Amino acid sequence: MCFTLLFSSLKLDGRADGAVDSREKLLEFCFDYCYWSVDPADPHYASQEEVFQDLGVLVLSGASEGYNVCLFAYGQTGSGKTYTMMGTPDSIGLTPRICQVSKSIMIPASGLCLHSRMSSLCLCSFLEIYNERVRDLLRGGEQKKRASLRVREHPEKGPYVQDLSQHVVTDYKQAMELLEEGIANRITAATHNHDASSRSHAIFTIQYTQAILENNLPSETVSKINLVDLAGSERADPHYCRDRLTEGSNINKSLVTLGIVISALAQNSQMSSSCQSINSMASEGDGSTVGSHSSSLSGGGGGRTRHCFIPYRDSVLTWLLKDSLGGNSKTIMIATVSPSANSYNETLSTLRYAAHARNIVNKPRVNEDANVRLIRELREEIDRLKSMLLSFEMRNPSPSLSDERDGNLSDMVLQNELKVTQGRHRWLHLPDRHTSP
Ligand SMILES: Nc1ncnc2c1ncn2[C@@H]1O[C@H](COP(=O)(O)OP(=O)(O)OP(=O)(O)O)[C@@H](O)[C@H]1O
Repeated sequence: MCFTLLFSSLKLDGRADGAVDSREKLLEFCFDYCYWSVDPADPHYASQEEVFQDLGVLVLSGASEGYNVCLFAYGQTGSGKTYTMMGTPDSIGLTPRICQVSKSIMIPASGLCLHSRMSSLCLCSFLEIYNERVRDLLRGGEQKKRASLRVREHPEKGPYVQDLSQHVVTDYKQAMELLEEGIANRITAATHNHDASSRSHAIFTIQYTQAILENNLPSETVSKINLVDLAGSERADPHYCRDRLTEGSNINKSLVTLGIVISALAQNSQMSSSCQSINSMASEGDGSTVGSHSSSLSGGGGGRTRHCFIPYRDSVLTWLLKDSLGGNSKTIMIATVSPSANSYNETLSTLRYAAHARNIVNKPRVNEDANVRLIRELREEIDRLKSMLLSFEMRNPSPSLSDERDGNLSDMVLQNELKVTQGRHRWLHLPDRHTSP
């Protein structure tokens, strides 16, 4: 997982009622990118464009290759998560920029060349998790907007939200309208640090389906981009009203679970990598083969490696982000921190959180439609059999010798062609080919 540190301009002057923490201690954290966006006059000031050029482009290139990609912002309340993910009208953030550029990078015009055709579909959805309930931010009608949706798990495609509305988007304007509608529906409230604090976790999802027919061989990839703006972590204040305290404890519950999930995943990843290096050292030492290397991995030199249980289901947030956190996704975490001295504890906790996240090793893979892959593989097999048939006929011109072998190969070709036709028929007529599981 990639870890990005972003310093925001918030509360640089400190809070009048808070004691400034002046402890001097050197702590080191590693990160992949670091941005200073405190003062626009500063020569090192990082603009939204600069952040997009690094992170947004990574997101888009991953998705165009057929990978799932997740980008999420974590940090104390008021530290700039929403500013980074959504931005302001004058300074748009990562999500609108990704929508803006995605059209040109990912959806080239149909009809690539004589032997290839391409079509693509882009679907957007926007949800929030508020008090451990999922709400659709793009559903019309007051009643529907308030209804909470169920999270379910598909055996292959993983967790998803049942009945979440998905919207076909063909241009940037439509994507922006959806984004604005969702942001307006999101729950915010005033807290000590921030007048319009997001009280929910918001997930904007773009699902791209790219179908290519090249030399009569089909391929279809489906990639999902999850753009997550988390609610801010904040200590409970007894002066808050009951609703705010309930919100706060639910926000904390999901962020604590997120922390536990991240630590457990990081521990498992580290365990796997140290196991691997011990085994590779052992195999280098005794000159063992690749086969013995892989078997000693699972055996662990006598003792089996025990992986931690990952409590994804302990909160809706971690359940929904299961794949993004430790599975089939390329994931970037942005940690937003304030340089103010009285944010010392929150900053330290955010950095520790992110340092754990950076140790997680995900297993992203290109998401190709299984049916389409089968069609392509069968076609390749047909071509192989046909060329075998041809070379056999050329080597054995006498019809009596080649008849039996010829018949077998021709049967195989016919059977495979039949499978291709059936597969194509199923693929073309699947009703939910472009929707959630
Ligand atoms: N780098 C920045 N440059 C200019 N303004 C910023 C920057 N970062 C944050 N702000 C401003 O600071 C305020 C708080 O930022 P933001 O809403 O992004 O915080 P947040 O981390 O999402 O807070 P919460 O968790 O409470 O929702 C906003 O008015 C935002 O526009």
